[in-house]
Amino acid sequence: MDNAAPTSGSNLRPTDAHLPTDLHTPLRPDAFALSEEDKIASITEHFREIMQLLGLDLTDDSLAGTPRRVAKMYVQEWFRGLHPENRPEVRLFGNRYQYGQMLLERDITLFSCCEHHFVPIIGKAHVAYLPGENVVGLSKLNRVVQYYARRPQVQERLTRQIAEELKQSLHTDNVAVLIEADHLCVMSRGVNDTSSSTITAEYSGAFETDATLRAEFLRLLGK
Ligand SMILES: Nc1nc2c(ncn2[C@@H]2O[C@H](COP(=O)(O)OP(=O)(O)OP(=O)(O)O)[C@@H](O)[C@H]2O)c(=O)[nH]1
Ligand SMILES: [Zn+2]
Repeated sequence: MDNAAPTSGSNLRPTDAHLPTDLHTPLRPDAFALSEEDKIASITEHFREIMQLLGLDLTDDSLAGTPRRVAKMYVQEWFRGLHPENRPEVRLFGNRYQYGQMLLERDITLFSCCEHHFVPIIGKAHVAYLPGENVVGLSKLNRVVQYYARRPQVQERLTRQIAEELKQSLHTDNVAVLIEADHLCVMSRGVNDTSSSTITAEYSGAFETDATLRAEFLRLLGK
């Protein structure tokens, strides 16, 4: 990797260049020097080695394909949100119906990965905004959540990345994001607590300054 010649994707705008620096997911400058297929091939070899070090017999026909399965899962599914090409395009429509109240998209399925232990974070994201001149296609809110979730993450940064992306794409500061999630690193190892969960929230614009609006957001969520 260190000596890899930049090939496909080397002229891409870096991931998160549009976000404030403190919200960047830490990436190497050569993050996209390898093509997707070369990355999968290399991760396959490394994962094969991990399995062999664990003592597993990779000639077993159930295990033989696992290294490549894991490599494809990492690059194409779990961590697809690292690649700037997968950033969703958020198209706006004119607010012809003059809808002026909060729009809340609740219970967005959230599947992420703890960057400390590489095990799942599973939960729900709730996002709201106050429409002005424009409204957004609902599914784009889910897509923004998914893009930032599909990376190694900590929940605090994920929450703020989603809020910042929505502020920029919707051209408004009036945005709220609340995430409730279970961390498998807390549930299945270490402290082994299967009942605790983690809630994070980011309020900006009117959601930060107007306590009534924020209370309405939380009331709609049953909080
Ligand atoms: N703030 C924050 N911490 C997280 C998140 N996901 C996991 N962690 C924590 O990251 C910390 C890593 O701490 P370490 O002490 O280095 O790791 P560890 O020895 O495995 O810690 P234990 O989990 O307590 O066994 C743990 O306390 C995790 O619970 C997250 O999204 N946000
Ligand atoms: Zn963890």
